[in-house]
Amino acid sequence: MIILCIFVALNIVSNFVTWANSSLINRLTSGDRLLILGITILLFIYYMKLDKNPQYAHATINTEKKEKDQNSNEFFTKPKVTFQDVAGLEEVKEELIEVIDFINQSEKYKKMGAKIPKGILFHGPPGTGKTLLASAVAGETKSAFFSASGSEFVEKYVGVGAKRIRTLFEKARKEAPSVIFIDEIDAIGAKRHLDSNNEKDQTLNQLLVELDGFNTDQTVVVIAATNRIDLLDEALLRPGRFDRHMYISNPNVKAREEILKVHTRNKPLDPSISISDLARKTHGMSGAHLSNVANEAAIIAVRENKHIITIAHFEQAIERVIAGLQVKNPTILPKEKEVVSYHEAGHALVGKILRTDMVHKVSIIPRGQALGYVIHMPQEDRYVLTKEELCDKMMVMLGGRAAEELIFNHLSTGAKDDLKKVTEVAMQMVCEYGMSDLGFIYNEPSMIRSLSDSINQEINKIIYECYNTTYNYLKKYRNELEKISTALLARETLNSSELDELLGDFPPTPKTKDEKEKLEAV
Ligand SMILES: Nc1ncnc2c1ncn2[C@@H]1O[C@H](COP(=O)(O)OP(=O)(O)OP(=O)(O)O)[C@@H](O)[C@H]1O
Ligand SMILES: [Zn+2]
Repeated sequence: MIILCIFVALNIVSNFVTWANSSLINRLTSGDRLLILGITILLFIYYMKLDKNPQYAHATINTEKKEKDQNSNEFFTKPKVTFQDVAGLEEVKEELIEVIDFINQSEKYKKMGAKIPKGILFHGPPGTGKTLLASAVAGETKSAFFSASGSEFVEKYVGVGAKRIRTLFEKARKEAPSVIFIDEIDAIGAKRHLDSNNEKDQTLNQLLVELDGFNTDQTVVVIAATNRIDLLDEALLRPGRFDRHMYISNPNVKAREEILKVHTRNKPLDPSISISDLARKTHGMSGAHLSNVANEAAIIAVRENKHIITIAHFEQAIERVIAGLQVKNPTILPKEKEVVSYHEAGHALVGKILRTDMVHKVSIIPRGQALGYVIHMPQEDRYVLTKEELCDKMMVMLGGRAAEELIFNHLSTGAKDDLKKVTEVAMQMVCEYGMSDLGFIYNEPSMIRSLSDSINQEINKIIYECYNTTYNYLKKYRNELEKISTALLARETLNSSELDELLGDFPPTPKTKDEKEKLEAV
């Protein structure tokens, strides 16, 4: 290696000298030439030293060691997080207190012949604190925390998934009390008939064997997490295995307030900031989003050289988390910008007409992959929606495409995301909520592999009906649509009060039943 380097370096130096001789020689004095040669030699020596530097060599050994350790599962942590760091989720924490007590005072339970609750399954949407809760269980009991992800057994360790499960449990028993956390359990625990894969089946079988083989003397608790409980194999959910299911939901307004408090407790906030106001403005966000918002707000404040975080920083952070990063110097043709302005105006106007969630902001500044966006701000958490409310939501989503068709009489690619969401809602209405002419049948979503013709027809029918009504609304209120689009082209962004100012008393509040019918007629 060294000989090769010397050879290459000498070659470079000699080439350089030849080149310098031929082109620059007339301009360089002999002193300059000596200097260049000296620098080249110094650089060469520096490079050779780096190659032999013990720190560099050490770094290579270290990475290898880490890989080895991971293969034999020697990694576990002793988390410092406790239930105080997990905001909201009171019912779940209450249930887990029993498990914690079992780990902390296992003797008491063993004397009574009580068996340790072996498997706990957290299920619910992403970013709601499942991993955080699992590590808090370990933190509260000072247990060793082994964390693995279902996908890594089948992706990273092909051929060794089953072996890895075995060693993971062995090590956890040795370090007991311990908590094993398996995230994305669906990657190994999906229903076996859904996608048959030998590697995955072997891993799952080994997991079942380990769960069954637990001995009550061992204080090892296994917690698994998934966003898709419906996909899991029944065998995993049977009593004695993952038999305690806990739903970890997206936070409601009260929980959002608690989570924001946790994530702002070490941050210098402007005293005028109301956390409960912020909680209302972050409807639909998960715990992970909220921690992101708090962090982004702090970063924005630092960027502006401020010593405290103000509400304006939070507003920017919320927008960034909802809509993605603002694209600097976008290259959009003026014609495209006009199309986007009508598209976004369509969403905003239909939202106003139907009095759905308040339009907080409408903008044609590109963010993330979107060329424009509308931020709606629901006033309250809703858990049950009627068929009419679902249709209203779909109409707001279809407002963009309908506006484009009305004004330009063409279809563009800009409505892809809207159509995806609309189709999802319509599909749920047909297959899950019994809101179509197909009747009250419930179709398991994972079982609908290819949609049957009748389901497809129903979905299409619902979307078309909504679309036609939306189109007619925009036709009726075309003046307002043009007003918003023109203002957007001039100002790029309109907030809710600017929108109100622009539209005046719109839509007028009907005073009589007749007036209401006239307003709603399309
Ligand atoms: N209830 C909560 N209280 C405080 N912080 C939370 C809460 N929920 C989520 N967070 C924050 O969000 C981050 C991500 O949450 P976590 O990884 O636990 O979610 P998850 O449900 O495991 O997500 P996924 O399903 O994507 O794996 C946490 O590290 C924490 O900062
Ligand atoms: Zn859209």
